[in-house]
Amino acid sequence: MHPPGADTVLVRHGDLNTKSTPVKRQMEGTLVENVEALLSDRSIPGDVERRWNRPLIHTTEDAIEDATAAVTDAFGVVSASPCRTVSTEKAQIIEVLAEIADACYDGGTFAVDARRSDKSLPYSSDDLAREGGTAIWEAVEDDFEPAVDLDDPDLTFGVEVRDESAFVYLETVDGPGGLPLGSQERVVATVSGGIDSPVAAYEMMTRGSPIVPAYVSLGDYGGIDHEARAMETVRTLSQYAPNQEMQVYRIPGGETVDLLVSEMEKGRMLSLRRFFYRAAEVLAERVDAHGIVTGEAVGQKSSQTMQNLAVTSQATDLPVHRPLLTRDKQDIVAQAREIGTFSQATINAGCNRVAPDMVETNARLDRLLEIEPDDLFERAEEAALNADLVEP
Ligand SMILES: Nc1ncnc2c1ncn2[C@@H]1O[C@H](COP(=O)(O)OP(=O)(O)OP(=O)(O)O)[C@@H](O)[C@H]1O
Repeated sequence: MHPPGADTVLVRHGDLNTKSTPVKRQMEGTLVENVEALLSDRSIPGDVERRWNRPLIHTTEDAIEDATAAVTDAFGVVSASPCRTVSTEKAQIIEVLAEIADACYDGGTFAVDARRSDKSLPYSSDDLAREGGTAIWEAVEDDFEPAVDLDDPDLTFGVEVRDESAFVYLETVDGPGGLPLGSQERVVATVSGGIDSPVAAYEMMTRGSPIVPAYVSLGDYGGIDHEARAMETVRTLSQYAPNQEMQVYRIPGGETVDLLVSEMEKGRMLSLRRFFYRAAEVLAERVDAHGIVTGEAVGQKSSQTMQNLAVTSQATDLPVHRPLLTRDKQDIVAQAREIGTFSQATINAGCNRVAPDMVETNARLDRLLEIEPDDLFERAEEAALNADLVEP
């Protein structure tokens, strides 16, 4: 809920504050560009003002909720509040708090959460909270029985006094946190379109790394639905990053999958992963990326035991990043729903159909090398060089 007359979104970031001043300045610039791109992509009117510590979006009251939703999709944003802007004079702030209470308070407990960045102001945060609370109480006591609860209020009146303005708000919407997208190096994200890999790619994006999506087509074991699902999830991810290239590298893997299925039983899935990683490494060189991302989590599948992860990781010299490594499936599913990649993730195709009856859980590299095709890596390298770029 926004206060009447709200026309500004106050944006808060977090991890940027761990940076030196020049790095933080640069990252704030990247954040502002990303927010501008999100607003423009969603046709939301608004000008982004680059302010130290608290970027602002100036918009209209009609667009304020959409602007808040858009900015809380930007990586690096910890939270945002749709605000009414007031002068820093205490009397003005208190008057506006009473006015907002009159319009928005609907019974229940309330609190005032007041902060000020300028310690030279002639009043303290406590003064604002106390006097603001009294004004709110007086504004509503004829119609309600107000009560103050500082620990768990039904409604919080937020006030932040910063530079020449004060911002009054009723809601703080969480963003993904992390760092602005584009502030770190690129990584190749292997996406199957299943539940896990899009969440893993998203997690890397929260740390500022743009992703280069790579999908390995599995021939008859994948099929049109499998590929369509992968494309759909990348399309969803690209909505969080409208100013980044997000075309998918489609790596042909059908013939290799057929070969692995006909020649290998145990260990087949590990060799397939090794094919993925080696292909991803070659692609990474092509696109100047510096790591490979997968949706693997310890023990979630037989190919994801610690021993198996160690063996598959040796297919590449690049680091294999597994942001979901320690996450529970339930938690990953909940996140997939939240970011919008889940609904497209429910068809039965892909690696599940390649899996043999007898799975390997304790792989050893020397034993696997004896049974996997000698030319596995040449195949991966050739496939990566033959990858085509597909609009998701
Ligand atoms: N066809 C594919 N193309 C590209 N990457 C893939 C493909 N299949 C799997 N991967 C990558 O390998 C990882 C492990 O795949 P696997 O199917 O074993 O696990 P998963 O946990 O079910 O992952 P997902 O839910 O993403 O399919 C995936 O998370 C993804 O990063």
